Amino acid sequence: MTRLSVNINKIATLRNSRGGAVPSVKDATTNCQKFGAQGITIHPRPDERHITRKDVYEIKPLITTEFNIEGYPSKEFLQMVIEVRADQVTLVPDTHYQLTSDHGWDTWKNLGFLQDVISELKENGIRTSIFVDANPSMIEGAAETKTDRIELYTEPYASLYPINRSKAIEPFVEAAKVADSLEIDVNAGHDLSLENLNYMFKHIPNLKEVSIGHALIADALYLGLETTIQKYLECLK
Ligand SMILES: CC(=O)[C@@H](O)[C@H](O)COP(=O)(O)O
Ligand SMILES: NCC(=O)COP(=O)(O)O
Repeated sequence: MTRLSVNINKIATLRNSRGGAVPSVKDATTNCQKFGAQGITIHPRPDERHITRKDVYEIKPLITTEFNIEGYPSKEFLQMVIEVRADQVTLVPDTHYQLTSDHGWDTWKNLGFLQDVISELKENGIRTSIFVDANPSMIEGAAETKTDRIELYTEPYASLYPINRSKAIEPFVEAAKVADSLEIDVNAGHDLSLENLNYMFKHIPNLKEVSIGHALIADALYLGLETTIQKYLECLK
């Protein structure tokens, strides 16, 4: 079974654009789960461009599925995710100023750092995931960190999919096989959509979870959140 974790960053983007509390991130958390989401993902960035630290603490009590928090493992980030007892933490190598996440970790260059972070998170009962490109060597490096999972960065798949879907999926099928051989579970995310999700699901049998935000929230502007979540769940059957 592949779980759908809805990333609600963009609900917070819209809310912050007017400086008030509408749309409510708390209501979105409750309703996404009511409509069938099997997890909630957030990425509290240091500049709080969307999800704020306050959101993180307010969302936690509303989680009835799984809480996946993504971010760069700074001391403040680690303290926060341990305090709120996230179910899963996805480590992302983003700098403060990136428009969005656009690459995975160099797991070999950052091996010692990642090993320490993974060990601290696991000591606190948190499942770990490392954001990586679909590169077998980086997955082998991830295995050395003893992480529970990797998250495959899927923008390269999404951008090539409309041009050549079989070429687009190839590196991800190979990456998932390498992860499986190393007994690491596989998540995926970034730019997944109603257009490309089912093809990925059908070609990666060991795909544990997809986290989807930008396209899903954009779809919901036209279809509504409940219908949209149902449509994404249909792509995972
Ligand atoms: C890690 C990843 O690929 C996305 O979840 C990323 O967190 C999206 O961040 P923005 O919503 O800030 O673009
Ligand atoms: N980890 C990917 C995620 O949470 C959402 O990415 P996107 O769907 O907003 O591109």
